[in-house]
Amino acid sequence: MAVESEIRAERDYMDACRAQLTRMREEVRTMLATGAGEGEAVLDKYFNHALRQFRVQVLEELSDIEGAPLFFGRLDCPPGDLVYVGRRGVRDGDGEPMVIDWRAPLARAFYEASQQDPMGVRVRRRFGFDRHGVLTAYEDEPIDRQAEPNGLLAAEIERPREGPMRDIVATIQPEQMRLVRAPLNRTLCIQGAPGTGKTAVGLHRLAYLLYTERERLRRDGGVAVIGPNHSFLAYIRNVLPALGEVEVSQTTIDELIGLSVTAERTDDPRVARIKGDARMAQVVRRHLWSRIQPLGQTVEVEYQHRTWRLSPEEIAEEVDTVLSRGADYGTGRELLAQRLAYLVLRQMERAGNPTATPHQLRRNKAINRAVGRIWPTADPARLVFDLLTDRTHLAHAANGILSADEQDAILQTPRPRSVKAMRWTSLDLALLDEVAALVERPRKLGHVVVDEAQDLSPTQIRAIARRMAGSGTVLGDLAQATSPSAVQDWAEVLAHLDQPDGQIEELTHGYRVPAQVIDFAARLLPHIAPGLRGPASFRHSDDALCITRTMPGEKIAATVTTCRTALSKEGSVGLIAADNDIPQLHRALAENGLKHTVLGTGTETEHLTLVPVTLSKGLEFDTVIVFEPARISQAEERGLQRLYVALTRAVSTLHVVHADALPEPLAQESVVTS
Ligand SMILES: Nc1ncnc2c1ncn2[C@@H]1O[C@H](COP(=O)(O)OP(=O)(O)OP(=O)(O)O)[C@@H](O)[C@H]1O
Repeated sequence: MAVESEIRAERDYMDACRAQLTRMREEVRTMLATGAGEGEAVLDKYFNHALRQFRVQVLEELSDIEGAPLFFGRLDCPPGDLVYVGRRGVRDGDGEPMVIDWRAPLARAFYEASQQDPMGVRVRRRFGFDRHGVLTAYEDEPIDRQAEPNGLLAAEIERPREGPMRDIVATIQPEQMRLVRAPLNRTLCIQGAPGTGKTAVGLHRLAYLLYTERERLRRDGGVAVIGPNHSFLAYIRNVLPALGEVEVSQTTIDELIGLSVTAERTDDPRVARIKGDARMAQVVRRHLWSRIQPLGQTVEVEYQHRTWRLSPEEIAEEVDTVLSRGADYGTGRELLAQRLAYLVLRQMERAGNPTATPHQLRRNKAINRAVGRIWPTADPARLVFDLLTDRTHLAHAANGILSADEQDAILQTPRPRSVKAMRWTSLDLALLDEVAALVERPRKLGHVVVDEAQDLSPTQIRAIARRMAGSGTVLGDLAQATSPSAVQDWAEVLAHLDQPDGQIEELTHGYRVPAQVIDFAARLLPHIAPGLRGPASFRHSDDALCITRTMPGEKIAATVTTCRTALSKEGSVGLIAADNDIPQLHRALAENGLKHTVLGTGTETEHLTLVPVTLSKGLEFDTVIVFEPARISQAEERGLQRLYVALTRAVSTLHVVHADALPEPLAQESVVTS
């Protein structure tokens, strides 16, 4: 049959492309092994090193990702050109393109050609694949006609979910592609309801920017993705490598800024609101600079049996000069030491006896001792420790900035015995970073993608801003903000990022959650984010939502049964519960022989994952079972927001199991109960 022979021909072409990719890889490998193209002279060694590094990276980029087809689309462009579009470019032995990279200018037509603007395309072909990546179908779309609903897109969206996140290059939608391809020089804040593809867009945007602006981004310090926790980072870790991008650092905010300390506890909500507030930056700054003290005595510098004297007035004048320059704390300190050395040198010159060099005097003990007392070295941990645990220090630094009540709230009592004994919070780390950056500017990044940014405090956003050499892509959903110290809106985020030209965009179509489930979860929106609406869902099915009310003594058994039933079907299963309920559910699942992974405790290998609700952000499972919504909503100040996150993780089905009454907005009228 024509279709079958066509599919066979396309598979053959795929095989030919794979063979060429293997050849390309082998060529680079051989060049690496033989050092082809490398010079021999010593002077060439930096060039050789750079060339080798480059080749190693190309080799990684050319690696074949198992199960990821080399192309997913084809453009039929008259008079007779066929252009295949894939995850990376493949060339034949003569250097002719066999597949073009989805980010290449020519590939734009694959996403954008329409009846109104055919862009030289006659037919767009999309390919379908089985779960092993074997080409099994295609769908042709003549561009000169009104677009029909896209069956392969629907199939991709409906696909039962399993394992980590995958790339969406084959089916990126126009509203998403516009953001992926937005120019590098402008920061984007992308608001979007759950499942609208924010994470997907952020990652694909990074891959796109690396393709179009790789050298500039590298020169500016590279790129990074910042996510909320390691479970989330593990979930997205395969997307960029599958797109050939292996050089992207993926990190949490704590890792990005947490010098030598880690966060071991969380602040209570009132404390968090104050500590995360941008006013704390002023408090920290004042605390640091207040350490600069006049010396009040003459400094005697001995050099080769003679003594040179610097009066307190002369020294004070030098301190004022340095302060007026507005240098960093650390630079200022060095500058002061140099200026004191010059003062001595000038005295020597006046005495006609300049026996020392500026460098020698700079290292003089008396000068160093004096600088140490006037302008002490700053250890960020020590400084923030003093600020948060010593009432006098805090009062001095926060006077006129924080009220007495606010100072009381953040003062840590009893005072830990030492800096080492201090148990830091994430928000403390941002304060440490504030100090560290005043001493020495941190390393910059060419572009950052910040996911789940709705939870960041102003101080954390400032920490990111300090590392941005250029622009960023900020993703989030204000309705999912669970952190008490979080910013209020995207305009505030742009202000703290110091990106006044940044643009706020919105994604409105949902690709994850079925309409029935999103409608149920959206009942919470008037209570948690009155200005926001749920997405228009692409997914519809009548039995996507199931609510089971049980007697209190039966809810665990009912949950186990629901898990067992869900496991008999295709796709991943996530059982989401309040963090405090995880141990009892873990025991119950184990006692009933249901193999599962507890999220956050190791590698996720089982079909069933038991998810502490505080780790559920950004994740998705084919079937989600939410255990006792009321216990989730009551566990924290923004418990309803947390519940909204939990209810919007499902791709096919959401089961709610409860014995306690549902939180009021969900209880309004019964939905589907069993
Ligand atoms: N154009 C698309 N084609 C196919 N699948 C898509 C598309 N856009 C998004 N998806 C899929 O929809 C799901 C949700 O995407 P993603 O996680 O990026 O959403 P999100 O807006 O970040 O959600 P959340 O707010 O819950 O973190 C993912 O499985 C993603 O692969």
